[in-house]
Amino acid sequence: MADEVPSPPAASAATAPLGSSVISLVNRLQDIFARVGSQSTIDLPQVAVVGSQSSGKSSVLEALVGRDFLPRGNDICTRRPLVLQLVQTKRKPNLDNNDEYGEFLHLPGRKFHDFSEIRREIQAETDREAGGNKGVSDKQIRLKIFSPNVLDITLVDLPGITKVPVGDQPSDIEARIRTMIMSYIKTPTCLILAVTPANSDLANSDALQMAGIADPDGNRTIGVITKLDIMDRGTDARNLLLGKVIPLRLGYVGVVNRSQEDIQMNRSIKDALVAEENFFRNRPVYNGLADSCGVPQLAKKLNQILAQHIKAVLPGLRARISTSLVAVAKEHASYGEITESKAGQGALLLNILSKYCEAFSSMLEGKNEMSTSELSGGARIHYIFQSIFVRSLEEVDPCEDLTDDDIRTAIQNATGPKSALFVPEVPFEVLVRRQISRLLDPSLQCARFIYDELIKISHRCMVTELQRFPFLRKRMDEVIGNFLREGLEPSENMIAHLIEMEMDYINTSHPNFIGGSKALEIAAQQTKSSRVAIPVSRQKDALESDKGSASERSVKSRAILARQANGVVTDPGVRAASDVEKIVPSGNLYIPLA
Ligand SMILES: Nc1nc2c(ncn2[C@@H]2O[C@H](COP(=O)(O)OP(=O)(O)OP(=O)(O)O)[C@@H](O)[C@H]2O)c(=O)[nH]1
Repeated sequence: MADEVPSPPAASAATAPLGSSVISLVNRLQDIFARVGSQSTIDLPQVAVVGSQSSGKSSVLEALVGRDFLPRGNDICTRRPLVLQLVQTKRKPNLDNNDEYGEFLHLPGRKFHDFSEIRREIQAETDREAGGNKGVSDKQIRLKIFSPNVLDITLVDLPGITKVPVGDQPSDIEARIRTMIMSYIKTPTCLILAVTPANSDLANSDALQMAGIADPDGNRTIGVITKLDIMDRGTDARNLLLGKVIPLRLGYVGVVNRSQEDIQMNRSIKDALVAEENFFRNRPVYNGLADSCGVPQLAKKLNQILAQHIKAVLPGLRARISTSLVAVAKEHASYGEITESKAGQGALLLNILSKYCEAFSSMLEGKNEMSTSELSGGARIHYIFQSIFVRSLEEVDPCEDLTDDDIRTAIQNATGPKSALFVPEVPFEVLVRRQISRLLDPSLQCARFIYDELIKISHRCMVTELQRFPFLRKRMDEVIGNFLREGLEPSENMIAHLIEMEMDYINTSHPNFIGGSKALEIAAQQTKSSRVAIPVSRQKDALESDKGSASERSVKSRAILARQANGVVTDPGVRAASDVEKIVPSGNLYIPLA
């Protein structure tokens, strides 16, 4: 190796022009997919750095970039995946710090020239998502580093595999981190940088174990051995680097990063690279392993393998992008014309709104209903009125909580010290009013069912153009929801008023009041034929078995009242029908039995 101070890795690595062009092509694709959010549909080539906690992953990444910018330490540091895109810029004659800067996807347009500020932003953004107490999240942070000293590579720094939960970490932290790592390295387009510290047993390496599962053929796994400088005295990593312990098709690279003490003493990466070079030069055991030693070699190897890898996956990638392009173009065409002018946009909006109104009315009127498996739209509203509402009214028992004793007591209270000869109106109205008020709840419930159904119709109301404008769709849902909600309140008031009106004036002159009760006819017939009145309880039973409309039931209630009242003023057991006819006033309170 040369004696002079080594440049940061990229500068010393010879990049093949073709390799560089395919990598920058993929970088451009990464940018586009990150912006349109379709990363999940097409997997682009990238390098994921995996390993157990504190194995030195972030240190390797920093050394590759040649700058201090990642949170590092003996504790858990990487708590969210960091997608790091290195972009090689043209070297200017008078190089100054302005040539190197970072940009976060979540802070577009803001250039970070101070790399310690980048570290602070990574920490802050990690805390924002994963909390400040060692929590871990799988939401990515995307960072681009522009520098003339880097190679075009996309690297993903992943949280280290940890066994024992600390801080806010859940009890299954190991399984979660493994799943997160696996989601990156399982894709065939991902190169795996499996980082293992030299001071631990390679056979126990979490990184190699996971890489073995994701890439059993070893076609895309590069082994990285860190911490060569702190191996046990008398041991070395020669056999590890030669692949004699665990063979790897793409081989191993050994590196010496800065120790925690170096970091605390602000030792620069440049100095660390010099120290690394000296380390390998001064240890004869690593002679002849120039290709497998040092960060610059790792950068070169990575770049070459990535370029080859991209060339291998490019044809398949091209086919996938073409297929997606056709599908997207088709979807785009289905949205109709793109209008730039304000007037054109207004017309388009009006068109969408009127189509929406038409679709809503069609659903209500049943023109759109194609489903044969379930009722929907207007048919469902009809069903709510005709079946659900009517049934709930029928379930209202007119005689519920109305015992013979209640009736007698009400009549006696109304007549005071006198015996009641005729059925007084006041207790009748009090009792009937109470029963009528029972109709309020099912009626209000019906209104709410109809409201829910209208909301459902508004959600199902599909206008193709609306798919293109998700914000408009959301806003329309809000406006329609508010509109329907505003309509529900007066409807409920109106229902309450109608019930109150029914309670306020008991219309005994209504034709339904005197007709329609089968039970009354039965009662009349029985009393006539036997000349013997029916005991109160039997009359009530007959009425209860006679299911009819609400008004019929109201008639029944009044009939029961009248007859029970009769039971009070005469002999409670049996009574002649002629007596009944005599005491019942016609046309006002009770039924002419004849
Ligand atoms: N002596 C020495 N120390 C190293 C080496 N590589 C890393 N370290 C130290 O090991 C500690 C952990 O390094 P990191 O780079 O933060 O490890 P990591 O794998 O990214 O850690 P997490 O992201 O928390 O999983 C730091 O204190 C580094 O200074 C090395 O080659 N030699």
